[in-house]
Amino acid sequence: MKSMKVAVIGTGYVGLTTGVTLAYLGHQVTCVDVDPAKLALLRQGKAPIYEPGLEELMELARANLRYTDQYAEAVPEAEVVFIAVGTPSLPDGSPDLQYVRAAARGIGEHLGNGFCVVVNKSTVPIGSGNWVESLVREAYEGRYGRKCRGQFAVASNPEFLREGSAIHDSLYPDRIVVGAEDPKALEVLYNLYRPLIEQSFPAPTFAPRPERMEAVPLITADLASAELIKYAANAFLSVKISFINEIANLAERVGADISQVARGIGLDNRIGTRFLQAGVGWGGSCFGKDTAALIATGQEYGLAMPIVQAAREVNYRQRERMVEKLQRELKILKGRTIGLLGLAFKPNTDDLRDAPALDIARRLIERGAWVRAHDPVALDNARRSYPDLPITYYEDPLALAEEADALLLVTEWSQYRKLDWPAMAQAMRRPLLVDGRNFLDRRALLQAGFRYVGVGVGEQEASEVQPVAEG
Ligand SMILES: NC(=O)c1ccc[n+]([C@@H]2O[C@H](COP(=O)([O-])OP(=O)(O)OC[C@H]3O[C@@H](n4cnc5c(N)ncnc54)[C@H](O)[C@@H]3O)[C@@H](O)[C@H]2O)c1
Ligand SMILES: O=c1ccn([C@@H]2O[C@H](COP(=O)(O)OP(=O)(O)O[C@H]3O[C@H](CO)[C@@H](O)[C@H](O)[C@H]3O)[C@@H](O)[C@H]2O)c(=O)[nH]1
Repeated sequence: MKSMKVAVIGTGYVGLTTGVTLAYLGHQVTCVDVDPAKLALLRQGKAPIYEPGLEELMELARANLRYTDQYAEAVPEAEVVFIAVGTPSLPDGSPDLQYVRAAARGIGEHLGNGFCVVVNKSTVPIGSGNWVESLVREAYEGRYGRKCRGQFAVASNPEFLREGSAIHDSLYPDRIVVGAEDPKALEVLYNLYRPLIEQSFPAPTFAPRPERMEAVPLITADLASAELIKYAANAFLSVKISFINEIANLAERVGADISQVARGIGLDNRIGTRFLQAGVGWGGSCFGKDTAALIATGQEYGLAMPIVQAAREVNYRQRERMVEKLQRELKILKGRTIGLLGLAFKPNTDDLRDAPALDIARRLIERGAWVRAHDPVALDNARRSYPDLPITYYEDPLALAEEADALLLVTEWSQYRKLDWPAMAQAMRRPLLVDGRNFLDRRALLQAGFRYVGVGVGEQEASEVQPVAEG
C-alpha cells in the first residue's frame, strides 16, 4: 500500500475518527483543530470524547499521527485534506457553514505545489462542493497573487459512522461514497481507501472484523448526488424510527405489543429489522440537524418535504409522551421527584446534542417536578454544558432512586440491566419505572416490586401489573 500524506481539519467525532483510522491503515495524518484544550489532550494520547476503542486505536496509530493548530504544518504537504468541522443548525434549520468557510479558506491559503484533493466530510448542503471549490481558489489566489491551475480538486465523501461505534463503523463501513467531477480525485481517494475497500489491514483485537465481511463497495457519484446521499440516509433512518414510534402509539391504544410488531414486519427483507426500536425517539447531533437542513433545502427549491417534516413532528412529540406517561401514573407532577436513567442521546457516548433526556428534564421542571439524573459517562458534560439546568446529578443509580416517585429510563446503557432492582424498588417512595426504551426485563422488574410501563405495549399488558398504593 502506498502511504499518503493526509490532513484532517477538525478533530471532533468525525475528524478524529477519520484521522486515526487512516493513520492506523498506514497513512501519515496531521489533525488540525482550533481548540487548544482538545489539542492538549490529543498530544497526551487522550481522546477528548468518550468513544469506545478510540484511544486504543490512537495508541496503535501513534507513529503516523500528529496534532496541530497550524494549517501550515498540515496542508502544504498533504495529498488529501479532509474538512470535518461542525455544521450545526441555524435558527431557520439551514446549516451554519461558518466553520466550513474558515476551513476552506485556511486550506486555500496553505495549498502546496503538488496535486491535492480537498474532501468535504462534513455534512453540507447540496452545492457545497462547488462553493468550497470557489472558496479554496479565492483564498489561494488572494494569498499568492496568481491563478490557481489544477493544484486541487474537491470531492464529497460523506461520513456514516454512528457515535458509540465510530471505530467499528470506520473500519468496517457498509459502503464508501465518493462524489467528484475530476477523475484524478477519484483515483486518489480510491488509493487512500484501498485497504478499507479490500479489508487488507489486520483487525485490532478490540474491534474485530465482522464475520462474513467482504470487500466494501465504493459508490462513486457526482458531487450533488454524494451530498444528497448523506441527507437522504439520515432522513430515511429518522423516518423509520418515527414510523415505528407512530405504530407503537397505536399499539398502546389497541392492546398490541410493538416489539412483536417490529419483528413481524422487520423480518420482511424489504423492511429489515434494524432501526425499528420504539421508544423515546431519536436525538443526537445529526438526525435533527440533517432533517431540518433537508427541509430547508427543499424550501429553497420550492419543494415541501412532508414525510421528513412528519418524522420530526412525531419524534419531538414522543418526548412529550414520556412526560404524559409519568403524569398519567403520578397524576400530579408538581413536587414529585423523577430520576432519569441516562442523559446521553444513546449509549456508549457522552454526547448530549439534542438528547431526549434534556428535553424531557426541561418539560418536567416546567411542570414543577424535581429532576435527578444518572449517566455512566455524560454527567461531566451535562454539568459543563448546561450549568443553569436545575438537575441534580448522581453517580450512583441507587442514590438516584432514594425517595424518588418514579424512574424514567431514557438511555439504554447495558449496565442498567444489571442494577439491583429489588434494592432500587425498596429505596423509592413509589416503585414506578417508565422504560422509555423497552430495554429492561419487564418480568424481573415486576418481581422486584416495580410498576413497569413500557412504550408501545397495550393496556392488556399494563393491567397485569399490580397498581401500587399511594404512599
Ligand atoms: N458526529 C457524528 O456522528 C457525525 C457522523 C457523520 C457526519 N457528521 C458530520 O460531520 C461534521 C463534524 O461533526 P462532528 O460531530 O465531528 O463535530 P464536532 O463538533 O465534534 O467537531 C468539530 C471540530 O472542528 C473544530 N473546528 C471548528 N472550526 C475549525 C477550523 N476553522 N479549523 C480547524 N478546526 C475547526 C472544532 O474545534 C471541533 O473540534 C458535521 O458536519 C456532522 O454533521 C457527524
Ligand atoms: O431503532 C432505533 C435506532 C436508533 N434510535 C435512536 O436514534 C438516535 C440515533 O442513533 P444512531 O443512528 O445509532 O446514532 P448517531 O450517532 O446519531 O448516527 C446517525 O447519525 C450519524 C450522523 O450523521 C450518521 O453518520 C449515522 O449513520 C446515523 O446512524 C439515537 O437517539 C437512538 O437512540 C431509536 O430510537 N431507535
